[in-house]
Formats: sequence, C-alpha cells, structure tokens
Amino acid sequence: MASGGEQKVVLITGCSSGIGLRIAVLLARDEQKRYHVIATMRDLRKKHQLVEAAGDTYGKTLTLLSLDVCSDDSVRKCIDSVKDRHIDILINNAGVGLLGPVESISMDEMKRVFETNFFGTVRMIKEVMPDMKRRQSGHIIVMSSVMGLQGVVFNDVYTASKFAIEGFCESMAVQLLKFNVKLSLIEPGPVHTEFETKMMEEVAKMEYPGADADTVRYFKDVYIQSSIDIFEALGQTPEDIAKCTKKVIESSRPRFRNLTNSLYTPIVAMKYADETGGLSVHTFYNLLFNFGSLMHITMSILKCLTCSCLRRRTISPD
Ligand SMILES: NC(=O)C1=CN([C@@H]2O[C@H](COP(=O)(O)OP(=O)(O)OC[C@H]3O[C@@H](n4cnc5c(N)ncnc54)[C@H](OP(=O)(O)O)[C@@H]3O)[C@@H](O)[C@H]2O)C=CC1
Ligand SMILES: CC1=C(/C=C/C(C)=C/C=C/C(C)=C/C=O)C(C)(C)CCC1
Repeated sequence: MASGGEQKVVLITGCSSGIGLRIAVLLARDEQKRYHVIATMRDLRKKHQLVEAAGDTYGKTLTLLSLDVCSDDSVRKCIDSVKDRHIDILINNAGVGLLGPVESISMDEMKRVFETNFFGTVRMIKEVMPDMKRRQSGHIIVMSSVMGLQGVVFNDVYTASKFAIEGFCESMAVQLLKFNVKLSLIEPGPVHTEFETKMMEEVAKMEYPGADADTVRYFKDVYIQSSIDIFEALGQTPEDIAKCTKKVIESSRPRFRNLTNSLYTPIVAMKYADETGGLSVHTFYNLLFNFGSLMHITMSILKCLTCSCLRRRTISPD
C-alpha cells in the first residue's frame, strides 16, 4: 500500500492489447504501489497477454473485469461490482479504427466505430461521473488521437468519431471543473499496436466494392504506402503512450490536451497557423499526390523542423 495515502482506483477500458494493456501494467507496477488497477476487456478469453505482462502484480495491484463499452448492461454490471462504485481515475482507452474509401464502407460499419469510440466513451463517463461529482474528486482520461484534431485522408469516419469525442470533452471539462473533477485528452500520433496490424490486414483482404478504380488506387498505392512510411518515421510504442498517460495522471495541474508526439506537432500546427484550413488541406494534398515518392525525405525534413518550441508543447514519455 502507498505510504501516506490510500491507493487510487484506476479503471481502464480495452486492456486486451496495445495502449490499454501497457497503461494497466505500468500503473500496476508502480514502485510506491499508489494504484489499484482494474483492467477491463470485453472478452476475458483474451486475458493472457495482459496476465503475462502483469506478472506478480496480477491479483495484487491489478485485477481483471469484463467490460464491453458498447453495452449498457456490461458497463453497469462492471461498475456495480467495484467496491462502493469508487473509481478515482477512469481511463477511456477502448477504440477501433476504420480505413478506406467511404463509398465502400457500410453504414453499419461506420455506426460500429461511433458506437465504440464515441458512445462507448460517453457511456463510461455517464456511469462514473455522477459519483466523482458527488465526491468532488476524480480524473477522467480519454484516449483521443491527433485525428481528433485534424482530418487524415481515407480515415474520414474514424477521424469524425475522435472529433466527436473531443467536442464532447471540451464541453464537459468546463462543468466538471466546477465539481473539482479533472478531464484530460491524450492525443497520440501513430503508435505501433494491433490497431495498425488489424487495419493493414483488413486492407489486404478488402476489395472496396462501390469505389471507382482511381480511388482504390489512390488509397492502396498512394495513401497506404505513405502511411507505412509515416508509421516507420514517427511511430511511438504503446509504452511511450503509457508513460505520457502516467505523467498526466500524476501532474498536479494536468493539461486538458496532451499531444504525445513532438514529431507530429508541426503537422497539427498547420491547422492553427491558418484558420481557413487551406494550409493543411493543400499541404496534405501535395505531400500525398505530388511528393508521394519523396515521403521518406519529407518525413526526415519534418524531424529537422521540429524545433524545441514545438517539443515543449507535447508531453514527452521521458
Ligand atoms: N495505434 C494508434 O496508432 C493510435 C491509437 N489511438 C487510440 O488508442 C486506443 C487504443 O488503441 P490501440 O492500443 O492502438 O489498439 P488495439 O487494437 O491494440 O487496442 C484496442 C483495444 O480496444 C478494445 N475494444 C474494442 N472494442 C471494444 C469494446 N466494445 N469494449 C471494450 N473494449 C473494446 C480492444 O479489445 P478486443 O481485443 O476485444 O478487440 C482492444 O483491447 C484507441 O482508442 C485508439 O483509437 C490513438 C492514436 C493512435
Ligand atoms: C498519409 C499522410 C499523412 C498521414 C498520417 C497518418 C497515417 C497518421 C496516423 C495517425 C494515427 C494512426 C492515429 C490514430 O489514432 C499526413 C501526415 C497527415 C500527411 C499527409 C499524408
């Protein structure tokens, strides 16, 4: 038990892999044992990776519960099973990606993304926030994305789901401040997790019916190739994001927005440098369609351009 205070109860969604798993393990392994981690996942048959990574913290500072963010029943049952429903820190991490030409994506697939990324997070906050407000304490963390701030071609629906959650949180944060409840967004750029692998597997097997041949070619031959370069040049590890999240939790005055990748900051900065939106739209167009083959070099230049001023605006894992 932590000396000089109670352990904080941290509930995390989507811990079967990737960022959620790494946050759960990092907090459970805290040397001062300041956290009791409730790691949740929708399918407990996928617990092995987490259990292995948790090592001897499993059953001590880390416990496992089943939770599907898309189900009212599952969320209610899970929170009711927590002692006194007391959660100090809620980490909304569960999320799914969706990539490809909009013409070939069914409305049901699009709704599934919003059900998980937007309504799933809202459902969790709705369930946990009233107790936090009553206690006048708590911290809600939301795993957003750089795509919550800026659109990326062929990620139209995923981007929209993250924009939606950014808008929701930006509104919510003001009210919560009145009740001494903190709300922070974490905004990673590309991160090497199953998120990336799952999407690449999808792309390999999909035919993209409904989209014309040129669009499919731009998507597969131009976007996907550039995206691979960008992941290679700028990709962070899930451990990096876990460290950034821990820093935000442990900060005495946590920021509302937390970009994690200083190499991606110049890309986001374009949005704020030109409020008409022209700069980002035309730069992205040029990067993709005019200098596509130079993406490697472009990414290197981007690294050089990342001045210390921009670095200071991100939360670094170290
Ligand atoms: N990887 C990246 O480049 C980036 C990711 N993010 C965000 O980070 C978060 C975590 O993604 P990441 O770790 O990369 O990807 P992973 O695919 O590795 O992890 C996603 C997790 O969400 C879970 N999940 C999906 N649907 C539900 C649901 N209905 N209920 C509960 N859990 C669910 C998955 O569980 P299951 O195994 O059952 O599918 C899995 O545990 C997401 O919100 C994503 O949008 C943000 C920026 C960049
Ligand atoms: C292709 C391309 C881009 C791609 C960015 C990517 C691939 C970002 C991935 C972010 C992820 C995976 C976020 C998850 O939430 C840029 C840089 C906008 C520039 C224009 C061309």
